Amino acid sequence: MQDHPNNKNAVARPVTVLGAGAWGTAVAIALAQRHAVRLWGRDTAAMQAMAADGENKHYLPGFPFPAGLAVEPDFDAALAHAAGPDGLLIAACPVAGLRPLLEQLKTRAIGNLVWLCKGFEYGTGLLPHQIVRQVLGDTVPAGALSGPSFAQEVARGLPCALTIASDSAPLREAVVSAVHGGNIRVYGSTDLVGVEVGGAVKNILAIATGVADGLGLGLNARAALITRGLAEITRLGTRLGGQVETFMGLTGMGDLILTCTGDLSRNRRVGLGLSQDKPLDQIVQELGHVAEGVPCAKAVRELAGKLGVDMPITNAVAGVLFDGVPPKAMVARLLARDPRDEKIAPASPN
Ligand SMILES: NC(=O)C1=CN([C@@H]2O[C@H](COP(=O)(O)OP(=O)(O)OC[C@H]3O[C@@H](n4cnc5c(N)ncnc54)[C@H](O)[C@@H]3O)[C@@H](O)[C@H]2O)C=CC1
Ligand SMILES: O=C(CO)COP(=O)(O)O
Repeated sequence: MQDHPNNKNAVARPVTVLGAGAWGTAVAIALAQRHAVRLWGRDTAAMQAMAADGENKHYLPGFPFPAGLAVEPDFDAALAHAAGPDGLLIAACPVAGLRPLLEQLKTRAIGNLVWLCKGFEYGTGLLPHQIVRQVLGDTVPAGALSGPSFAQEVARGLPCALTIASDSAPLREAVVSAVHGGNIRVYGSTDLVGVEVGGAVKNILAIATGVADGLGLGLNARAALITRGLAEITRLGTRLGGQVETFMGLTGMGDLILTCTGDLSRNRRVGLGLSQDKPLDQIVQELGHVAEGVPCAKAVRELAGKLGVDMPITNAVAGVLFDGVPPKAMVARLLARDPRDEKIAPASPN
């Protein structure tokens, strides 16, 4: 174990990461500098290949595993590693995989549970913390770790700042003590709704910005989309009970700026592909990773429609993704909307 610079409360903990995509692997690599980490993924053959290669060649190539990181293809053994009260269990799957994963955890001992996924569940319109409560109840200390954080940069050890959102003060303290330090800063929040709405909706707005940039609409248009996108996040988020200040923070504005402007973003790359009139299936296949903004656009369009929350950019993105609206027509429709005051958060359309 190395020292824990910048974290006087650091405690070495057994950590298990469930989900071996780009983000789960990057988090496992980063935490393995200070903790004994087990990395599990649902594809046993892929996990065996990862163990042999000492690297996740499919989802995060070029980042050899450090000594503190062990691949664990066996689910029970992976859970047992972090089952004690000091243990940290990190669910690193996409939103679509969270409920099935939690179902597998229902009868198991869990010390502390953290999830990393960003989105609303399609079909139910639930946020991840609501899925966790539905499946596991309130008995497990649990929270969402979110914020502007491209996997490749975290795996390289570059600086980043994250937020742990949870109702449980001991959980927040456990995550800060485990993750804060060195080049990672971790802030605490009790606003689970605000943190999760920001992380979910920014992915849809990154698709919109990718479309605009791909069409060559310029930096003014990009800034306008990001700013009015933040208004959409805030409008939906406050309607669901989130706090305005959360949307101005790391998991709101911070992650929105990163994902809309950084070419490492998969969601932004979906938008760039759409701007070239590529079919969505082809874009997703070429990407080889999840782009949460795609299912999320459908989920948020439905949810906002039910709640009467005005989300024109989200609706425009969903129109391109699912209704065959050409990207140029999407932009024309947005520009053709009636003028209005620059309000951020009226909860209903006006
Ligand atoms: N990559 C990044 O930089 C960051 C990603 N996230 C979030 O973390 C979550 C996971 O993203 P990545 O690991 O980057 O995705 P990825 O596409 O690199 O990997 C996805 C992983 O989940 C598995 N998977 C795919 N569909 C699944 C399903 N329906 N059920 C269970 N497992 C499934 C795949 O086998 C793979 O191991 C997403 O919600 C993403 O928004 C959050 C912060 C940063
Ligand atoms: O959430 C992310 C960065 O914070 C990753 O965004 P993408 O899924 O668009 O790559």
